[in-house]
Amino acid sequence: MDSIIVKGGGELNGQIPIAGAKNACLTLMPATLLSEEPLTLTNAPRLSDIKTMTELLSSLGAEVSSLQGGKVLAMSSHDLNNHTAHYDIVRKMRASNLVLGPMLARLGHAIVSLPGGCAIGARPMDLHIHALEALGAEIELKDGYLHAKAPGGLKGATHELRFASVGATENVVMAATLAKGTTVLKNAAREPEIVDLVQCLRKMGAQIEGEGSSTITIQGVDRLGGATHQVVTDRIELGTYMLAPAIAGGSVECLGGRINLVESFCEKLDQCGIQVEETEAGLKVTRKNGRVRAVDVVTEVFPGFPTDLQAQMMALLCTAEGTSVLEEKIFENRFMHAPELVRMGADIEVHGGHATVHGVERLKGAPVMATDLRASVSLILAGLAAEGETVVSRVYHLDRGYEHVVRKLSGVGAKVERVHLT
Ligand SMILES: CC(=O)N[C@H]1[C@@H](OP(=O)(O)OP(=O)(O)OC[C@H]2O[C@@H](n3ccc(=O)[nH]c3=O)[C@H](O)[C@@H]2O)O[C@H](CO)[C@@H](O)[C@@H]1O
Ligand SMILES: C=C(OP(=O)(O)O)C(=O)O
Repeated sequence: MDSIIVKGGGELNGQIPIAGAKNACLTLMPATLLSEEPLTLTNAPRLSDIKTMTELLSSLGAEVSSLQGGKVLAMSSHDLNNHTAHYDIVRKMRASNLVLGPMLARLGHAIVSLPGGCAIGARPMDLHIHALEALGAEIELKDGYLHAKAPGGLKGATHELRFASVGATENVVMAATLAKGTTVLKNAAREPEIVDLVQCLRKMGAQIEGEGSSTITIQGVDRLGGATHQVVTDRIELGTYMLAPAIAGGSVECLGGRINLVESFCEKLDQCGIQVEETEAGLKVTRKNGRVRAVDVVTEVFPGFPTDLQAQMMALLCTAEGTSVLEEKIFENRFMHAPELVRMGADIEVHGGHATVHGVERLKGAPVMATDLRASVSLILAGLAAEGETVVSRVYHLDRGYEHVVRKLSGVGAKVERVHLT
């Protein structure tokens, strides 16, 4: 199993290119199931999750070709010959559930394994199910699989989500593009990845309005065509690399970054005393001498502070001057990085959905274990400024969401290497 070794200490300076968004690509790929014509995605990230989605779509009969070293995905779903998304693939990744809406809309039936819970929380599917039922689907849970059908086709309806779930919004928007009549989805999620999905669906011929607001209106059409679409910048990878100089010191320009993707996060960096500047090519982050200031952070749906940056922000706050409270409001079990950071000398108490971080002057390198994707990278970030060597094990989690992490961090002067330890 691979580990990442970080030798902390030096400042970081230079540029880091930011990839296309994992979470956008994982919803854009299943959109291919809605059409017989080809869908091509450019600026795709090179990640294991993208391979898993490729495997899943291929198992359903779609053709997915990875071109230009994986940066371009050329997909075609002319002949779908299977309507079952098997447990063996779905269990690897929550986002597999995003084939449900498109298959139901295109084929009138779908059998999709329940993705199940994962380390960060229970993550049920009730919001997806209720919303698709509102469009006329009949859904039953049998033997761990959701059996969904819409014998008379899906019909547009007005539905309000109990919570602005990203995945449920994506599933419903995709399903509604081919439903008869108008669907009005209220309390829809507003994340940039949803805006990106809608922009792609519109290129395919869908009639949708309101993306980026909490009411999305979809006028169903008979069929969708093909399109070429560029995946939006990964705001979570962006925020992660913006934290690297914030933690280690120095100045790093994140190429492709835009303020509107990370506004609430930048407000917190500003309160900590970290400077963020918009440049022609992206966002430049600079940390001057001295300790950062403590801040309180509450994770919220977009445009609030993203839960997917909470672990990385905690890594910064471990060495801040003063006490910070982080409140996690999206997932019920997303502080698993805290005990690992404590192994590095951090002073953190977790009580339910709150973590209180008393800033210490310096962290010390230690052997630590990655428990999930964002926890993994938070430990690498913490290691950048820690005294001595940090060895992060179980880094396969990292491969789900960060391409070339060692290359990107080494490129700005970090001492990071990946090793295979037996
Ligand atoms: C592939 C992808 O895009 N993943 C992102 C997506 O996950 P995902 O789409 O799974 O996140 P949701 O917005 O659906 O989940 C948010 C909360 O709603 C709950 N919930 C969700 C669905 C449901 O039917 N019932 C229910 O109770 C979840 O358990 C969680 O507590 O948005 C999350 C929140 O920004 C991010 O952390 C993930 O990185
Ligand atoms: C939680 C995440 O991903 P997923 O929804 O795919 O588990 C994430 O990207 O941080």
